[in-house]
Amino acid sequence: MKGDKDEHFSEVMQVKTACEEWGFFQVLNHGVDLNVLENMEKLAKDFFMLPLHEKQKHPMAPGTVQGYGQAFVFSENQKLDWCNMFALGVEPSCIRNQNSGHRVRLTSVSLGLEGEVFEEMFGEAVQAARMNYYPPCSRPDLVLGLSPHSDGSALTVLQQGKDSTVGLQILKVQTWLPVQPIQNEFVINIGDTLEVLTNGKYKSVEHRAVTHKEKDRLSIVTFYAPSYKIELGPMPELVDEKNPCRYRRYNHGEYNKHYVTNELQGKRTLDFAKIQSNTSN
Ligand SMILES: O=C(O)CCC(=O)C(=O)O
Ligand SMILES: [Fe+2]
Repeated sequence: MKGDKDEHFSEVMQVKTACEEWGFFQVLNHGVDLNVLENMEKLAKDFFMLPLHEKQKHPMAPGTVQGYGQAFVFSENQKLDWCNMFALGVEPSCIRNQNSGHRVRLTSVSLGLEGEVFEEMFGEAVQAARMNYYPPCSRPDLVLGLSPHSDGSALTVLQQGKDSTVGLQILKVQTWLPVQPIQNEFVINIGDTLEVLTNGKYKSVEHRAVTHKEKDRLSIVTFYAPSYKIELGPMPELVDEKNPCRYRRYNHGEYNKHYVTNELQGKRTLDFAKIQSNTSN
């Protein structure tokens, strides 16, 4: 029993360090059935290999990121990313949801809060999945797979396709660092919602995807976020004289709308919530 407790404590501490210093971590031995992951990957790959007219039967609806197409494109002058996307809502009962639930509980414990605090606050949590397919690109030096951005979610779970090349990069001290894919394991990152709730103690990290000259790449991304109905802002426990309130309260549905109707531009979307007198981070 003591062993279990020690293990749990060490896991919580690792999550705390990763969240404070990186905003990203990889989860090994996550317990999700590998068949489920393989099936998802196969379904996604099969979909992207369909002829264009078949894929276009499920077009991305304007002003949303749901369906097939390229999200976050708003002008003809915009430089396009080298990426095909297909996004959809996921049933709350989905097995991966349970996994995100576990991670979000660990995250709240690592902040010294009750494990269920975020889940209770989130109401009927939104779980959305996006599949990104990056075909080989003859000029990876000129074209990005996915422009720099932070995620609007609370937590994001990323699964990378089998034999994936390095594609994901995260920004750390103004340097883009590659995230080495580990087969069958998840990459988790903090999204804007957790940055706001923790009053900036945990930060959403800017990341992007690069392309490869010869190899294609698939990523399956699950965004775990609060219900669009809830109002949120920094948790009072994490605001004090030393850490004055950095973000205003807002409705998460409005934040989501703001997020999906703007270009991906680093962490610019979070300006929506920042209290302007305090924009140092
Ligand atoms: O493909 C990747 O590795 C990154 C995907 C991503 O950041 C996203 O879909 O938000
Ligand atoms: Fe992302």
